[in-house]
Amino acid sequence: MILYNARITPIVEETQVITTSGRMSSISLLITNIGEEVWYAYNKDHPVLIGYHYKNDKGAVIEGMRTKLPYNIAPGESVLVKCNYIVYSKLDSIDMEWDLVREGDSWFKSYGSDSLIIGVDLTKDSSNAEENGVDQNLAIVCKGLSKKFKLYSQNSAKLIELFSAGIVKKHQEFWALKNLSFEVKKGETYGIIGFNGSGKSTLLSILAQTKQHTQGVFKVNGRIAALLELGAGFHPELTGRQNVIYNSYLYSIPSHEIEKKMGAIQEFAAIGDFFDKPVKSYSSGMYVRLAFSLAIHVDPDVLIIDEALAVGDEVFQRKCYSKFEEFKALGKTIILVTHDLNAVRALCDRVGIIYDGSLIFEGSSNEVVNYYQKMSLTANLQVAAHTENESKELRYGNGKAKIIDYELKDQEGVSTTIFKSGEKINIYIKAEVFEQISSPVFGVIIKTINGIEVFGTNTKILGEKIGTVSKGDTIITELQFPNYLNEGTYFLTLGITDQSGNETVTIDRMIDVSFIRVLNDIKSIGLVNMNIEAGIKIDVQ
Ligand SMILES: Nc1ncnc2c1ncn2[C@@H]1O[C@H](COP(=O)(O)OP(=O)(O)OP(=O)(O)O)[C@@H](O)[C@H]1O
Repeated sequence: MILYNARITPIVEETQVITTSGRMSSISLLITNIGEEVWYAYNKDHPVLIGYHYKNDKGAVIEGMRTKLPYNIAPGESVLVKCNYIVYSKLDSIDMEWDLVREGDSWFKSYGSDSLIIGVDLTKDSSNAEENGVDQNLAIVCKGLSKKFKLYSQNSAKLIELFSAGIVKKHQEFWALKNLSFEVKKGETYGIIGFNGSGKSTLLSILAQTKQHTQGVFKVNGRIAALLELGAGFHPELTGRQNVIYNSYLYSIPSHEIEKKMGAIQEFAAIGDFFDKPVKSYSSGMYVRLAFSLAIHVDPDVLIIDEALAVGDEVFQRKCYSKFEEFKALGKTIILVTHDLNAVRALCDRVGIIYDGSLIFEGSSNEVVNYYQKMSLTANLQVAAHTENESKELRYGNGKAKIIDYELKDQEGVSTTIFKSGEKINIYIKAEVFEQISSPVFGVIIKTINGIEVFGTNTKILGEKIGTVSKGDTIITELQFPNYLNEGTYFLTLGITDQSGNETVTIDRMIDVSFIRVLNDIKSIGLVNMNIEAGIKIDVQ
């Protein structure tokens, strides 16, 4: 028996009995390299395989399967291997042994202390949603899903923990997902949006079973194909073609079947000769082409896409989007994580926002994207205020008066920050006076995201004289103007100035206090909506 200094841990930690009915789906194993030297899970000369076999009640081996590990792992590192081979058996239960062998060594020689035995009970079907009371119309059900990561300050801390068999704790806990519950109906395209680091990819990895959740339950009805982070699932040394075969094991597709689809996979990926070159030589775009092509050709019921399309060129993106439409028409379920809110609006039936590991808002794509845009701009403002405060004030003035309230309203007087091009914008400003001012001027400035002033006006320009105000007075001003801005996002600055002398003195100025989102039915280019009726004369001679 060859010892590879590696430890196999089943992801099913509580119990080692897995129930299924004829179909053994997705047993995940965590292989940890506990050796002092780098242990090559895959190496050109000595590829190390992980495999299983199962035996009948008389102990005879009925079937075995082996596959190469896709990664090299260093001491203390772990690699998660998901095996979802289909097991057909007339037996009520089988014992499966998992072990590590080196190619060339006898399969059966490798029984020994590194093997892990998992009892598989074939009498019940844990993947049968109906028996578990899961609505068959649902593609995905998540209840109270949470994920905890262990954070180590150094690699050695991880090793110390491993060697102490859990007695010494050297990590900090970090909950990347917190009690997440949601459902996706079959045939729905469900978008997941959220700020960087909010937990989107973690959630998708759990659904695709490449990461293990810590708490809660989830169920995916049907075969999943997932395009997760770039690099996942492909071995860099293997060619595109070999990686397709390698991945077919993970999708439970016999290699002869994937061979039949090889031509179609190659054609859709359209990466030319690179299909037969190691994927380590691929550009990120080529990588995504291959990964997407593979994912759609394994006939998934649920397709999970994590931001991956952003790396493809526009022609390929278009091809993928039309594939999405085809998938939707076939009644398949798509889960899409992206920062491209236009794609979310265009493709998704429903959308959820993940914020700091929790699902905070869910609804129709328009409703959720609008909410998210407000949320992200507000968050940006808060971040800006925080960083600005450290260097310079985001608000300044001589303090003789202060703006105590403000509101943006549409032409019907409804409070909003979203305006249509051509409609009127109303800005309400309320200020309290702390010292006498002879002639205060109230003004607004609208800027683009990168700070270009697009428009500004004030009570003086508009011919309104406020007159002298005294301590304790409250001044309310409403400025109204038509909105000729083009579609986009703008920032609003409010101010009170004293322009009675030669110089303009700032009394109170609140920079980028709110955003204005402008929508425009008629598209045009640039910052301004000229509101023209185009007259076009074309004469081709
Ligand atoms: N293996 C890990 N160990 C420790 N922390 C992790 C690990 N993987 C992810 N995290 C943390 O979990 C949180 C969620 O990460 P995740 O990648 O799911 O976010 P995301 O919403 O997909 O972000 P982005 O939009 O930037 O892709 C982050 O704080 C991240 O640092």
